[in-house]
Amino acid sequence: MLRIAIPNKGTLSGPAAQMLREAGYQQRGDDRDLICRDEANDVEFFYLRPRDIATYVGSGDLDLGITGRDLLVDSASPAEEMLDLDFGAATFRFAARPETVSDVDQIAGRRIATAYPGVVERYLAEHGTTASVIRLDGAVENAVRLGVADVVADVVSTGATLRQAGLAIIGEPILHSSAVLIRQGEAPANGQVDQLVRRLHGVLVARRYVMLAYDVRADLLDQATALTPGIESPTISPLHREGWVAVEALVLRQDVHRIMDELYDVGARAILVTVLHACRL
Ligand SMILES: Nc1ncnc2c1ncn2[C@@H]1O[C@H](COP(=O)(O)OP(=O)(O)OP(=O)(O)O)[C@@H](O)[C@H]1O
Ligand SMILES: O=P(O)(O)OC[C@H]1O[C@H](OP(=O)(O)OP(=O)(O)O)[C@H](O)[C@@H]1O
Ligand SMILES: [Mg+2]
Repeated sequence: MLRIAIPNKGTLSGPAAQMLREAGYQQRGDDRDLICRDEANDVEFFYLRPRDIATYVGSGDLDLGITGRDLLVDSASPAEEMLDLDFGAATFRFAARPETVSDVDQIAGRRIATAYPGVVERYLAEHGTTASVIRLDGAVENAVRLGVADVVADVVSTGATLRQAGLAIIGEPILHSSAVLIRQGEAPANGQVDQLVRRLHGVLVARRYVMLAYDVRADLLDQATALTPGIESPTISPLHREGWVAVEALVLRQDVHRIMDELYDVGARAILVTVLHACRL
């Protein structure tokens, strides 16, 4: 039975369970359950703190896990990223009072408060800088106000928490994070793992793409399909109406309205968009 770690609480918990449901896996019925056995798929899900997931997977005690890239880096566990799951996006950044520290060059020798000491130590080592890292559990933005630190290093999503604490971002993001599927570094090939990755990839494609269908005169087909090349190739079917064809192709959801406008200008008609529920490419 495949054993998979997923977040029991926090930002990543709901979207991770939702993605697995869309991929056809059973999820817990109650938010307090810590285990869910999906007999039909021969998978057991363990609900764990996202911060601990890389540890369980890196040690080989669990086969796979879903966690944040920043938490994976912070753990320094021998687990590796297999697939970016495209949710839980956040940047990891330095911030400080603008009148004290306003540039990354001024970080050397300062006190940096963070709940992610591994990420900060890695940054310092890569930049040949030394500073004193103060590990806190959370709400690190308060550390500057309370005199415990000069700089904070934390997850930034909207930036509202930093602004409220009178802190300004310093420099470029230390890390771009999002939810990722992880496995142990030297894990051998496994058909069940491959199947899960294919299913999750199918969910990502179904979320990113829509199916576009339209009718167009055969002599305009090349112009139209240049706008909708599809992933492999567009499907072309004859229409009963002489000289016309029907086209079907996947297009990126974010581009669909622009493509519909351009197809209309080329002469395509009956342009329809269909949402995908699942797919295997
Ligand atoms: N707005 C956000 N705040 C915190 N973490 C976020 C946010 N957006 C994405 N994440 C990601 O979620 C993961 C942290 O999840 P975790 O459950 O530890 O913290 P949390 O969502 O803040 O919950 P908690 O209430 O326990 O602090 C990290 O990978 C982080 O990058
Ligand atoms: O940029 P924002 O949209 O404001 O979000 C980022 C903030 O949210 C998280 O804090 P959380 O509420 O999880 O508290 P914590 O620090 O105790 O984890 C994170 O640690 C930042 O403080
Ligand atoms: Mg938090």
